[in-house]
Amino acid sequence: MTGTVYKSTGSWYQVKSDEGKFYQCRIKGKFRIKGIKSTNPVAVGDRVEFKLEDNPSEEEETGVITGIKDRENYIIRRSVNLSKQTHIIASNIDQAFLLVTLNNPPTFTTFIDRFLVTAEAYGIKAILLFNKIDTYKDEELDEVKYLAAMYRSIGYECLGTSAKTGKNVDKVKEMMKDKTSMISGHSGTGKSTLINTIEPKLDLKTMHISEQHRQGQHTTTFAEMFDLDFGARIIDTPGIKGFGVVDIEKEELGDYFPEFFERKQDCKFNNCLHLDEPQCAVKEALEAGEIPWSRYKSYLQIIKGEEDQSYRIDNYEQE
Ligand SMILES: Nc1nc2c(ncn2[C@@H]2O[C@H](COP(=O)(O)OP(=O)(O)OP(=O)(O)O)[C@@H](O)[C@H]2O)c(=O)[nH]1
Ligand SMILES: [Zn+2]
Repeated sequence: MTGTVYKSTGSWYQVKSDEGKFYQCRIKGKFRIKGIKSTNPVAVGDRVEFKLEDNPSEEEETGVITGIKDRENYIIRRSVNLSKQTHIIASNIDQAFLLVTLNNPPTFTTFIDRFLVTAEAYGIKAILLFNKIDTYKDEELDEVKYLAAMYRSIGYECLGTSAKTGKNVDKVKEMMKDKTSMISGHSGTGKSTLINTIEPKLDLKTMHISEQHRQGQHTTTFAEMFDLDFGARIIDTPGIKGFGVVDIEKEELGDYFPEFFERKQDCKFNNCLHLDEPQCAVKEALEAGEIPWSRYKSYLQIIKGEEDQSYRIDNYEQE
């Protein structure tokens, strides 16, 4: 049978067959995939082949995963104790929404750009949701419009939303239909509120708390996939605000800024890093106002290996 992995808790995998039935499945023996040094051979989102076990005595039908199909993409986390190994958080993700708020909490463009770069590197479509639009005054609305226009000009879809009043939530649902989505953003930007507005019965926050309560404090939280009523799937990655880590070589970083990439062929040197090289098409476009300075600033920050301070911003004022 063929199915999709919805949850993994280490030794058991919850697999939903293409016919729509859930089975608890295991992996037998040494199940390793060539080329990937991962602590978990099977991840949430994986398309797998499995066969049912003969265990008439047991009430629940269980299965054994016999194969895994090629992944369209996957996001990883470095394993804590085994330095060379990685942990695959989830796979086959169609799109990732980033919730952006201007000041409660602040989401800086450097954070947005890092998110977009990572999405490009992983091969995942990224969409920006400017949330809490109901709280903005004219000036802030202008800033949202400016940012949205800028990111749209690069090719990213942007939408102003209010998880609270429901504004444009129907559009978000439309975008999510028949797809597997992730929802990211700083703490307090409204991820849980948005999900609750979309599907009230799926109360992720309470689910996480009860799970923690059951398992105790020091547990690894696992990614999990959920079906939504209107034919969409979301992958919830508790405790992971962004995308996990990805190592990007200096030489390839510019390729993940689409507006840099499209100009790269006009740089004098084909290995141009767009720093101090002469006749750099990216810097020329920057001077001409065709590339926003904020994007170049993010590029410099990443290429110099600087930590993004805005990653640490996890505080916001409660109303
Ligand atoms: N006015 C307004 N408030 C919102 C909106 N979305 C969320 N909030 C409020 O912002 C606060 C944080 O929202 P959450 O949904 O808990 O944010 P979160 O991103 O899930 O936060 P973490 O669980 O910490 O990652 C809550 O008080 C929400 O009621 C919105 O669109 N408009
Ligand atoms: Zn260049």
